[in-house]
Amino acid sequence: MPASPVRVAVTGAAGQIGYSLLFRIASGQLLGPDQPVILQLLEVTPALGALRGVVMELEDCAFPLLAGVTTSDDANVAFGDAEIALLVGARPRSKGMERKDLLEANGAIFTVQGKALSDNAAAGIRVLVVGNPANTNALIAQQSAPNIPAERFTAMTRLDQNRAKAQVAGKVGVPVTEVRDLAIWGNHSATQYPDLFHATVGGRPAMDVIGDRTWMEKEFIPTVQQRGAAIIEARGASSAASAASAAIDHVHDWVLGTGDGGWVSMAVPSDGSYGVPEGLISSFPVTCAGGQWSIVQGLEIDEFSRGRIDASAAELGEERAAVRELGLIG
Ligand SMILES: NC(=O)c1ccc[n+]([C@@H]2O[C@H](COP(=O)([O-])OP(=O)(O)OC[C@H]3O[C@@H](n4cnc5c(N)ncnc54)[C@H](O)[C@@H]3O)[C@@H](O)[C@H]2O)c1
Ligand SMILES: O=C(O)C[C@H](O)C(=O)O
Repeated sequence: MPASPVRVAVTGAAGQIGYSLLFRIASGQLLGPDQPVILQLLEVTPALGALRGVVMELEDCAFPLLAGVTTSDDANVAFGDAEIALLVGARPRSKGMERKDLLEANGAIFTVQGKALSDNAAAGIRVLVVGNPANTNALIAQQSAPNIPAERFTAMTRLDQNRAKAQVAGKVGVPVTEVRDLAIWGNHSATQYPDLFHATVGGRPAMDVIGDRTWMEKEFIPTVQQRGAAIIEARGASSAASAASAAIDHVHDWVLGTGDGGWVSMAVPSDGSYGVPEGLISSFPVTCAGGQWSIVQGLEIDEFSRGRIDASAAELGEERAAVRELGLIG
């Protein structure tokens, strides 16, 4: 018997990321080739016309797994019985803006959507926040959703992980599949720390294979930290297809498990692991099984890594204080 469809809510569905994401969800890349889905799309009222066009295109793909599509400008409707919510809708930063500038502009969206999820989503709801500043927006939504377990709110750093893997694979000339256990720590921002000390390339310690600490410090880390800005500079718009691809990876692995694929990076509520203050939604290396994530424990953190993890956690603490000041969380 075919599985019953899973309701997947997507906000900002008529935006750039939405335009890549929806087609990949509907084709089975999010939840696997045997799982039908119903897309529940949320947009602001003025974008509903454009969203109608996207829905027409979804219909025109005749995806066998797409069991239905709904659209709404009301979060209470769009999140009804949803089991997965991808919170993409938010204003992207433009040239010269830092993510912090978006806190006030986008934060308010996530109080409303957190409450709407809490009131309307299915009991098993899992939430990925993509809209920036993603970590702190996830915190705002979580704090506005008293009926949803805190650990169901996550933010996306998988794009950073994928970028970091590609940089390493390019540097040493191996396929990306050879690069494993590459963790992103902290905030999805310029303070994030892509950690090569625990990564492997072809089963060997990545730093031994790379053999170039200066490259790691002076090129690799800044390139990954600044990749979003570099894409905005080059494209005149923020990353979209790669962001959608990372969102697919994040939810796929969370729901279906990481198996023997090694660690992945997810921003999840800290339990105090590795000295990251409890409650901050910070990126860690995690593994997933049975629909649950767990932070990889017992890693040795040297002084270099310690300083970078602490700096990114400090930035997340400042963002939390700022949204508290704005009255967006208690
Ligand atoms: N975490 C990451 O790695 C990552 C990567 C890339 C982009 N982003 C972020 O994702 C967000 C979306 O990017 P984009 O390029 O798709 O932007 P976009 O401007 O093309 O699309 C955003 C869409 O969200 C809609 N929207 C705005 N407020 C909304 C609300 N309250 N409810 C529902 N929809 C709403 C807009 O109408 C628009 O269609 C931005 O915040 C961007 O910075 C995050
Ligand atoms: O950097 C941005 O503002 C967009 C996005 O978060 C990215 O990393 O590409």
